[in-house]
Amino acid sequence: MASDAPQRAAGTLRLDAISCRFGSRLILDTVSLDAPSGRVTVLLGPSGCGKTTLLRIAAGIERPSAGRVLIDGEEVAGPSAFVLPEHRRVGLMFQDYALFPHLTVRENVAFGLGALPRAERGAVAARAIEGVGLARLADKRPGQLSGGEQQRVALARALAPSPRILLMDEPFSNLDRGLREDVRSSTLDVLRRAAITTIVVTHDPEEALAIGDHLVLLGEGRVIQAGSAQDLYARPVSLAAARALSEVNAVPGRFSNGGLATPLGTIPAPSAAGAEGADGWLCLRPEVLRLAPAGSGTEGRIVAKTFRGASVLLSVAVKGLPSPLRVAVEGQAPDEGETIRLAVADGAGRIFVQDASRSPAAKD
Ligand SMILES: Nc1ncnc2c1ncn2[C@@H]1O[C@H](COP(=O)(O)OP(=O)(O)OP(=O)(O)O)[C@@H](O)[C@H]1O
Repeated sequence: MASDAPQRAAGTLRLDAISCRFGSRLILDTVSLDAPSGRVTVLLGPSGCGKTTLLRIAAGIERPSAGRVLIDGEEVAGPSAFVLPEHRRVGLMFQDYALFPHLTVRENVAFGLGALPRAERGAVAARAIEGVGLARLADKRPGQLSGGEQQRVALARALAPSPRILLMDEPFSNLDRGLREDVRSSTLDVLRRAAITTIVVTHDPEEALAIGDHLVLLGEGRVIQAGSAQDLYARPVSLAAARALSEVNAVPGRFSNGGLATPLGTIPAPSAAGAEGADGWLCLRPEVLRLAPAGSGTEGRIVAKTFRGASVLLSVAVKGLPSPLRVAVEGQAPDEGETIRLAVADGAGRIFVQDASRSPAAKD
């Protein structure tokens, strides 16, 4: 399995202005992305936004209506070429693993090695199986393995032919919550060792942040934002982008005199955050809202209280805000119906975005 990968450069994948129509529906609208070589790129977006379709286009299972796919600089789909999936040197791993139940682990992994001389297949499959730590289970059938082990067989099978690019569609979604994190981190170990250019599709923001070197946020068939996980978390381009990565409280306001004037007071904002007089949002991740001592902060009333184990989640109604703020409190928390005071702490969880649709120029 990809044992020779560290010696040669990892593959490159470029999607250039890909559009895809099914009948009259535009599913993908001029989507472009460059997957960094040897790294993990995550396609994140809600169900139905076109992630799987994009992956299928990269693999060659689906043809784009417009745009080009380039692997190692060669056009494999586009106006001048269409290379069949089996000739793209792309590995695919499906959500349900698609293992053959009647074949052993060894036979499943060797299945995709038809291009190799028969004598080599066994050794290459054995290396791939060893690479995912399953050597002792090589003669078992999928039905005799746990979900996590089956996932590793699928990974070994996808990597065995030493593809240039690995495409994974929701590779962890079939696993129990408890198992998912372990399998995720062992998968990442294998991918890093193989140094293979990988694209992973997920709808789970926590997973995207945990595994992605590069994140591409998709919404309704378009790229909303692309960058590192840290970038997207700290500097979302819109309220939708902020919400795609984690829960946020969205507080409306207007940029004025170096700050955003909101019902929680005027919060100092960097000058690039929004033009003077423009409408915007203060996006607050729950960790930056705190209970404040009497005489400081903004008054609010607790309208709901949910126990979450290590913390308590309070829903706090604040005058001037259309919906309650959600505030995570550790330790002793006040009760429903009580009046409290809230403060906005400094920190990365405090984000400003200008909102063109709410700015005065965009109104009637
Ligand atoms: N072959 C097809 N013919 C017609 N419509 C299709 C076809 N394949 C996908 N679609 C539609 O395209 C849209 C995007 O589907 P896609 O599977 O790419 O989304 P997704 O983001 O991967 O969603 P999920 O996370 O639910 O898998 C959906 O509305 C889907 O019904």
